[in-house]
Amino acid sequence: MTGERAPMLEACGLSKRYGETVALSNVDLAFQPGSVHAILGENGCGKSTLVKLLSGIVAPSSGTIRMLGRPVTGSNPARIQQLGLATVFQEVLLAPERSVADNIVLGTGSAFGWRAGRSARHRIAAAALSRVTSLPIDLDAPAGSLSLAVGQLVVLARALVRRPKILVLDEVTAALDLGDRNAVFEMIEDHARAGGLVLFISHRMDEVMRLAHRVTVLRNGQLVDTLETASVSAERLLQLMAPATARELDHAL
Ligand SMILES: Nc1ncnc2c1ncn2[C@@H]1O[C@H](COP(=O)(O)OP(=O)(O)OP(=O)(O)O)[C@@H](O)[C@H]1O
Repeated sequence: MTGERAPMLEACGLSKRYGETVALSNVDLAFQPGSVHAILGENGCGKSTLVKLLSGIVAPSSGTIRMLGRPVTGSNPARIQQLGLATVFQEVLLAPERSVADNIVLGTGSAFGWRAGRSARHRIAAAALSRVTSLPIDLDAPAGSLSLAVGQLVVLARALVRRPKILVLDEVTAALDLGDRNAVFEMIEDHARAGGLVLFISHRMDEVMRLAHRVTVLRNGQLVDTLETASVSAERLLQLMAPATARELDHAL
């Protein structure tokens, strides 16, 4: 990652309430181009809420979001996607009757070949898949017949086919074996090297320490800190995520 540039994505005073529950409270964040930025926190700290807000899936109760220099607060997911942000969730959502190739190009419009012939669709799908796996995947197989891991790779390929500038990956490695996990890590590193932004949500500290340039810790819906990964230990991050648990662990050792 090079020095500070204009942020690719920015949240300012972002809050989300669900009735009495404050899922996210007054969060300020700036995500730099050419970087992998991890979001860490215990269950219920607000990670998914942040992802949903940035992706346009839910609207904030207050605060603003800017993407690539434009205000996008309240924009719907289709608009956010069109502007260059793709989100991949842990849940694998595919059209089960459609082929792998169709699922990858689905909804991309004529520019990427949805209206193109079968061989063009295959070429596009194969190129996207090759960025996340070296497994030979049958492009004609119905998506409903895929294992969870292969389904996750297909969903990742579907995000890449749109050539997003910003990739938001929410716990996408959970179902993957080591080989595919490494291929996905390479794709993430390539994306950042090419000047893109990857927002990486994972509860796996080893992945965060390996991949992320910066890490933001959330606790109880609040931003605790944003740190350079190179200058912070996993132990310190654990302490920031859950001070009580870290103290208990310390006593137990
Ligand atoms: N639709 C909703 N309605 C009511 N409360 C919600 C809703 N979505 C999230 N919450 C609450 O907001 C808080 C933050 O939830 P969120 O899912 O963002 O956390 P998280 O860090 O992603 O957790 P996990 O790792 O378990 O997915 C939690 O207390 C959760 O119960």
